[in-house]
Amino acid sequence: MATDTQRSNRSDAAVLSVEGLRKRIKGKWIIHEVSFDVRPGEIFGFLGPNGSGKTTTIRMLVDLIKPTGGKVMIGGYNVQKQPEQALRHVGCIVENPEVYPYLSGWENLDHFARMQPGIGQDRIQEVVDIVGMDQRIHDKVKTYSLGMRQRLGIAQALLARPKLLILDEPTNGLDPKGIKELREFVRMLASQGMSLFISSHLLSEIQLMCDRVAIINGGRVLAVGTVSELIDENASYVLWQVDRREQAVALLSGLQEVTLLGQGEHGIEDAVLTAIPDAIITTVAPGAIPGIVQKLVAGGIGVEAVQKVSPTLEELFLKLTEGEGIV
Ligand SMILES: Nc1ncnc2c1ncn2[C@@H]1O[C@H](COP(=O)(O)OP(=O)(O)OP(=O)(O)O)[C@@H](O)[C@H]1O
Repeated sequence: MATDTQRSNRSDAAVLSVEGLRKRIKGKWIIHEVSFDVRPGEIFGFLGPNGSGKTTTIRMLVDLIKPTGGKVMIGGYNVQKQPEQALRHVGCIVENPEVYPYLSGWENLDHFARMQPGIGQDRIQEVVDIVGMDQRIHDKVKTYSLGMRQRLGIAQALLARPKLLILDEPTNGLDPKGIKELREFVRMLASQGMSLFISSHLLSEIQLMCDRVAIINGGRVLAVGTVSELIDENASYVLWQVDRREQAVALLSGLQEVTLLGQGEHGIEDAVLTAIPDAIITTVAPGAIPGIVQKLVAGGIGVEAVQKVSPTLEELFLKLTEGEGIV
């Protein structure tokens, strides 16, 4: 258990710290007590289905709308009380970035650079290099693919050297190649010490990209942690292959540390089940497998295979967002 001192040290070190954030719109609570921290150099995924409250939360993070309650701190400044200081080091792309299609990419960047003090042509060239657009930057934006427009948006957000970059659904509309490029690019930015906050409803992509994730649904954060922490915390299934199936089922059903599962009560893929035909599927209390094997053997049952199957993030997400076993 973290002590209060450890907890407060952690949130002091956080680039973005969200505490008890709430929002009521037209008498209806949209966001309930949302809390999480994003640390320096971390890629943080904000995952939830459509309508779960991601965009509303992001809007409060960057002072586009006011929270009904709670607090957002960025770089040690309170976003609601000191927005200018807090948002000085934040780049954010919510929805489609505003660009002028009849200007070139460079002219667009130049236009935005002029609105911010201390950003010269050298910095424009740097961000163009970072997003890998050197070849096309002098072409008109209307000739760009969606992926290139997004990169231009990111280049624009990077102009002021943000410590935190917030991207709302950046993979929307990208093809698999574009998604892979975005992933590599996001990792490269994080390796240089930038923190990234990325919202998405596409889990498999985020699983490959993020150091930690928060899962949000119905305006509530249901879980926060590394992908492996979340998967470990949530019971794995165990598949048992034995020589005397009926006796084994009878024995297992009498054990407190075991829950037998029937068809449709687990999310195990058919491919896994085919690998162990006639498997008995259970959940098992942590650390209980060796003792159970001994009991089976003592009962005269031969254990041919025991396989632990952990949920993927996708399965975990479905389990959490369907309201079973909120952690
Ligand atoms: N101005 C508003 N008035 C009424 N309801 C709103 C308003 N803004 C958001 N909502 C509702 O709040 C909920 C969360 O919306 P939000 O846009 O934050 O979700 P999201 O997770 O970003 O989803 P999506 O990926 O579909 O944009 C939705 O049910 C939405 O209908």
